Amino acid sequence: MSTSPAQNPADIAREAFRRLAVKRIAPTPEAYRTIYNDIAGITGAQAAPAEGAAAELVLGQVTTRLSETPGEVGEAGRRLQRTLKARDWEGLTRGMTQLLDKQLKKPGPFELAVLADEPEARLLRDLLSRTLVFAVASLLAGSPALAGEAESLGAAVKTANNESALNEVAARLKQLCYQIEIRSGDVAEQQELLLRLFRLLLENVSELLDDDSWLRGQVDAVKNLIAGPLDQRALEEAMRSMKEVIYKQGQLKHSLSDVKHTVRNMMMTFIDRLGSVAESTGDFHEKIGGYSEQISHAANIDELNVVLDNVLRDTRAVQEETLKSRDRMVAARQEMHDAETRIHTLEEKLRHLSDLVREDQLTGSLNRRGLDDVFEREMARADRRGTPLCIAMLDLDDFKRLNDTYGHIAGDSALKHLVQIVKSTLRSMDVIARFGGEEFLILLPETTVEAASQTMTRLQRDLTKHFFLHENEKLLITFSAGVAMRLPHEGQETLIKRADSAMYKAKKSGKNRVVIAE
Ligand SMILES: Nc1nc2c(ncn2[C@@H]2O[C@H](COP(=O)(O)OP(=O)(O)OP(=O)(O)O)[C@@H](O)[C@H]2O)c(=O)[nH]1
Repeated sequence: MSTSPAQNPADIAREAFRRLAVKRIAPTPEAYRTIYNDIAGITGAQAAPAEGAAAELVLGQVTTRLSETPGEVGEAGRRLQRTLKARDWEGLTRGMTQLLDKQLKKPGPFELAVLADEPEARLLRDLLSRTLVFAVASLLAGSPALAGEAESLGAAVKTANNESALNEVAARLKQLCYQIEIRSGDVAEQQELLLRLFRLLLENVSELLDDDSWLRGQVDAVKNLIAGPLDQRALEEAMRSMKEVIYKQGQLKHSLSDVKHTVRNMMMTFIDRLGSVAESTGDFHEKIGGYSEQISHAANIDELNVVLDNVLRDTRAVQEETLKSRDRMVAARQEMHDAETRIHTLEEKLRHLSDLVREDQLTGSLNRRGLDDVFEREMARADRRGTPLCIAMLDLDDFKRLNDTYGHIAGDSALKHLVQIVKSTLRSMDVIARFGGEEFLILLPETTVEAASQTMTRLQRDLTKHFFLHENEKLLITFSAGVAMRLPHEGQETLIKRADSAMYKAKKSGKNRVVIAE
């Protein structure tokens, strides 16, 4: 400490007492005066003879101040006050030494704060209490016992302002943490088991499908989704795709049972008809055999006439039966034809259904319907979380020329190639949808417009690196893009319009570039 004479007398007095205590000197007025003068830089000549009394006065002020302090220090101050009154200098020395010893142990700032019930301590306790009552308890909603303990601990923390109460809270907190650790292990294990079960189910569904079934693609997509790191988005996506699979399977089962029914009916009818033809021709053969016998034994023309009449009648009957059978056969063929047409219509319907689902059959990107779903979901998420949402409108450059030069099939493959590169370059949360013929729309959630623009430029670079191969010829495909960030509460239509005009500007200004929408 500085001993400058300009120091405040109260500070000098406090320092004098500290030194008396540290050096364990009895705080007699003489000793106090010597040290006081020493600190204040007062030489012998300057020291006033009445300073003994002044020192006592200062001692009185200090002990009074101490006695007014709350807690332990206040109590010690009151004891010192009494000792001073009794002019028990030794007692005063002991008391002050003890007090200083205790204070000089220098407890940590938190301990000090807790003991003195400082605002910082209250704030910390309040924060811990809120964390336990609001955050931890609500995270433990699935375990009412643990949630209850978190709430009760939260309340206990608020009132724990001495060491033993804090120790008790600490022990309970440790126990709670341990229980939470065990529980989260259980939850993770349960999740893993459920996922395994889901994978098994998917394997099973795959086994039942033909190799060329369009359902196989859907099932594979779900498998891929749950193979990666799981997040809410991936699970939602998997659920949606599974729903489609279930819906389509239902349709397929229905049409298949219809077809089976028709074919069974036709087989039955056919066998019936065959049976009756065989029956009537069999009878006829037998009868003809009998008539030839009668003819060989006929005695006169009259007898022959009777036999001939019978032959004619029976032949007519067989002829009629044959004609009827022919009619029935024609009807059966018509039924067969109708069934075929029905199967055809059902197949058409199924194709239409797959058009209605969210995937574009050629490229495997989403179709317009799928895009609408994702748009709705991402806009709601962006509003809820206050995160930016960007879109990019892509249009392949000079695609007509590619089609005209290399053919439509090459054009189709180029579209598939683009989607493949987009899917491998962008994050799993980004979504690509086919917007029109060679136009695609990419949704970039939680992305600023600068980042979205950079992403599109990176995609353009990647597209030049991974060129498109057509019959071993490397073809360079490029695109122009317009990027737009959704304004607060902006609708899908206007957002797309802005991205589209930006893309148009990119085309106008030379193609193979990215323009940010106004
Ligand atoms: N192969 C194939 N071509 C398609 C498909 N959908 C649209 N197209 C063709 O894409 C071409 C688009 O031509 P334009 O609109 O003139 O555009 P562009 O030739 O790319 O010219 P810019 O956009 O100005 O660079 C047309 O020839 C369409 O027939 C598709 O599914 N497959």
